[in-house]
Amino acid sequence: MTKQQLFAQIQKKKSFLCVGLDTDIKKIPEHLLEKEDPVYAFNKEIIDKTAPYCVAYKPNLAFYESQGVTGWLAFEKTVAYIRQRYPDQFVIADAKRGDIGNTSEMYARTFFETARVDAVTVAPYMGEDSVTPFLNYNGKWVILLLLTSNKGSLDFQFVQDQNGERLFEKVLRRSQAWASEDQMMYVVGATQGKLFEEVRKLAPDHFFLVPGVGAQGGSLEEVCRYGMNTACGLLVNSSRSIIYADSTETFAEAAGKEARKLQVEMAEMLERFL
Ligand SMILES: O=c1ccn([C@@H]2O[C@H](COP(=O)(O)O)[C@@H](O)[C@H]2O)c(=O)[nH]1
Repeated sequence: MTKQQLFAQIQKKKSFLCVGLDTDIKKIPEHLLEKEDPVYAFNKEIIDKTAPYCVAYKPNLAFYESQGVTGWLAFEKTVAYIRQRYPDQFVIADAKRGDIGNTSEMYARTFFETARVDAVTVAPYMGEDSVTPFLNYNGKWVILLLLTSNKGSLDFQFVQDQNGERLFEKVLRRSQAWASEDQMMYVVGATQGKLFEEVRKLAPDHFFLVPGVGAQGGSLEEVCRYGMNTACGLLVNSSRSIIYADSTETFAEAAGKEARKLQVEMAEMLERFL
């Protein structure tokens, strides 16, 4: 999917919501545990009820890989289900990969050829040759971890060099030479608030994947005020607050309602800030 196609979906749906499929077998409603693949059964219902209100899905690989082969199959089936039923949705594998070149090539093959997602999250710590193998796929995206939403983001991401340049600024400046804004996005946590203004100045045209709205308490208004650009430039993720809105048989309806609430807020933000 191109940047223009993604923006077209955002305009059509008046939404830049990404639903996070962080499906924990221990948290899914009991009645689904009788199914052959409970995680997949849960995801399908969540997807059917939230698809009208979002433009992207983000399965986080930790939740699938923790279940071994069964979990990986649930992940692949979930991606295939979205592809088949909702082909306009942007699918992100939140895998946070990156390694020496030949290993990154295998990661890229895993996510872009085997699982056929649109984008994969990549850690920049190992540098350019750990990222470029993911960029050899036309129409596929790298989403580089830049300013994360957690407390630990303070440990390294703000460390300054002798010229006062902070690590996240260095990552942003250097990585923009590796790919254009048609192939690279950045993770910027919603909890970073006003810093969006600075990051947006340094990357005016890139999309940001923004986790941290919902369970982590980030402000959607602040993200939009400081982070939106003329093509929206934001994919805001929420996982737990949507998929675990209710733990009974009506879980999917409740997820749909939460997604709809966020979509309504997003429509208002697009009116105000686009
Ligand atoms: O900086 C980051 C990078 C990734 N994440 C991931 O996003 C979701 C957030 O889930 P919530 O339940 O909405 O808090 C989850 O998969 C994280 O691993 C992040 O939160 N922050």
